[in-house]
Amino acid sequence: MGTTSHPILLKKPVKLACVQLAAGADKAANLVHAADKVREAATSGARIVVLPECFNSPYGCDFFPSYAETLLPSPPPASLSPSFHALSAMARDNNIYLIGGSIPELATDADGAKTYYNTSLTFSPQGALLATHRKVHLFDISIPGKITFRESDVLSPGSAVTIVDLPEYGRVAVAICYDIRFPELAMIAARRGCFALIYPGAFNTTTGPLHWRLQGQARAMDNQIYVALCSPARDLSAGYHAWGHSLVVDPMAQVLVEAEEGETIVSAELDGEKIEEARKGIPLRDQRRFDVYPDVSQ
Ligand SMILES: NC(=O)CCC(=O)C(=O)O
Repeated sequence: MGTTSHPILLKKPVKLACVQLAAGADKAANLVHAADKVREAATSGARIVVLPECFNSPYGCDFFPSYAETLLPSPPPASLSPSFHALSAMARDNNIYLIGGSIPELATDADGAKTYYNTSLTFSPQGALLATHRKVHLFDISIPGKITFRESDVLSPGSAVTIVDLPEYGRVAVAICYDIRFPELAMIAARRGCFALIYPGAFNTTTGPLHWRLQGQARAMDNQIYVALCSPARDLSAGYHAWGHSLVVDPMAQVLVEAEEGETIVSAELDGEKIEEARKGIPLRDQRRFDVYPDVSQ
């Protein structure tokens, strides 16, 4: 089986930073603090900066409605979404692409019925909204004696794979936390030419040690592209204890950098040559047998 030539996925090297943010109950204070940390990441040379899942609130079903913001029509007035405007300013002021973690979103239909989503916004260096991802797979699990969580008690799922074009660099996919457990979504994004899979997330202290890094490495290994996972810092006074351990994995599934549990920024240089090298050495794309498994060929 011969090898085919493939397009360059990452046009030039870029530094990506994950801000493992400490957030409390005060949304306005969280936004100011996030802006400080994003500036710190940008000052260190990062041009793609990632914030965690639910970066401006505590994480938990009880908090989603009270912290939710209205994002549509876009751009929403600042009174309906202070986070939208804060994120846009962070991106513009620092001349970066900002994967704005996620926030709870409120959508109200014409009859006044309310729907909540867990939503990630990505902004350009000019502060323009590039993409919106509503978490597709809701975090509903029950591990007796350890953790029960049911996002679906409050949230509704999104229904789209989100691929964002960052014109200077190439494409990335954005998905949220539990979405990483579904390799189909990652594979579709990789097949559509993404150079990185970016997951704002908030794993917990039960599943985090078992699966967080493993999932990151698995998605990188399967797809031979970069993976970034960005968690909130752990807060033992909160009801939900985030795992932390934000990390970046390379296309050979090596962990380039990994945080501990406290507030910090981790960053890594992404290089398109590394993708090409991994794919040349192990040419999965040319060896795939969709004739044998056509039902996963989308
Ligand atoms: N916020 C989440 O989706 C948590 C996912 C998680 O902890 C897992 O084990 O999966």
